Amino acid sequence: MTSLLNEQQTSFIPEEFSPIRWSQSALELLDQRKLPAQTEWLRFNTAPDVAKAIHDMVVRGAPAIGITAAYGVALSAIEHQQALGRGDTTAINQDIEQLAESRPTAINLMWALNQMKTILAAQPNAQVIPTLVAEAIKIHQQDIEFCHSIGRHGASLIEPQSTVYTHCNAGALATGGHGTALGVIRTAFSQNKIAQVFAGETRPWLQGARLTSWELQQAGIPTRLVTEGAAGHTLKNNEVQWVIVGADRIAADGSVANKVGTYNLAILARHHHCKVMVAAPSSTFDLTIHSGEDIPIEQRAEEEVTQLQGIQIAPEGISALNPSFDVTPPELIDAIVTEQGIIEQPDAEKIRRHFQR
Ligand SMILES: CSC[C@@H](O)[C@@H](O)C(=O)COP(=O)(O)O
Repeated sequence: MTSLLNEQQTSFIPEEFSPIRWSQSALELLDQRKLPAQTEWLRFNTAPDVAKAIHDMVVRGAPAIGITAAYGVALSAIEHQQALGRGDTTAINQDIEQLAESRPTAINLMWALNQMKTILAAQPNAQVIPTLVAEAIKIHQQDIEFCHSIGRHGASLIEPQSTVYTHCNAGALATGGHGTALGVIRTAFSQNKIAQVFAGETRPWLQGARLTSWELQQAGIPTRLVTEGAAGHTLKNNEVQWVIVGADRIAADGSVANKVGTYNLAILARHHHCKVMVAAPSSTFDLTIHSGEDIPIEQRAEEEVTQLQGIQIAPEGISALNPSFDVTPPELIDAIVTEQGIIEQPDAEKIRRHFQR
């Protein structure tokens, strides 16, 4: 089935740590639901299984979801090679739809799917398969490079001996590798600029407690985990110079959708004279959306709030609200850092100019 692929296209396993691997024409994902207790890789051969893995949080984090979806399209083309040979792309387009619906807020997902769709539309025959695989690998490889650039730009804003606070996980696990917010922290740490990181635990999926603490511990970066409720106390009683977070979607006016709780932190940061940095690749910008109000916010199952890792903690029958993201307005953000540079005090005009260069 995959004889069209050359050796370079059958596998891409990045040299540095990545939660995503393309291995012998199949997709492998590190199951992030099991971390840090277990390191288990799952193997995928079909796009619907990949869409389910994205929805179920096997893989999460906006750039990582985009990369995964791109490989999902490559898998779909491989599976439907015969139909593709007849110029029939119906099944692949249905798979793309399903991948697009797996998580609604992270625009990187739609961005990656659009890249793949354009290639498929230009060459709707079996010869497109190697091009699709090569594109997914390119998106993966490029994301790692972009994270290193984001790291360098973001670190240039950080003074030596800084204490920073991060939320959720915008690390290697949430990207192709290295991370966006954690990319900045990793790079700044390598320049001896980071004295201490506070990581918010991030209910209900505990990305801060399970993933960020794990990544930072492995990198040898001094980290203290704090509960969400302790954020105000922590910013009040410690000299924290920067809150550094990632993003799932950034509107044309600089409004940032990111893990729910980011907005709270930005308000607290302003009160405590602490700056807020958002680190994200340009694929996180949705310039078709003019303001944060238009960003779709994913609502997840109530059980994620009423239960803790499968154990009921709230009374049976209680109703819960579970928005997965919130929107921070640009006036609470001091800098947005992309692979292309820094947008200080972001607004629509500065964002427009950033991408015109
Ligand atoms: C580089 S990851 C940026 C964001 O995707 C991240 O901060 C975040 O909110 C992740 O949410 P998640 O629900 O874990 O996918």
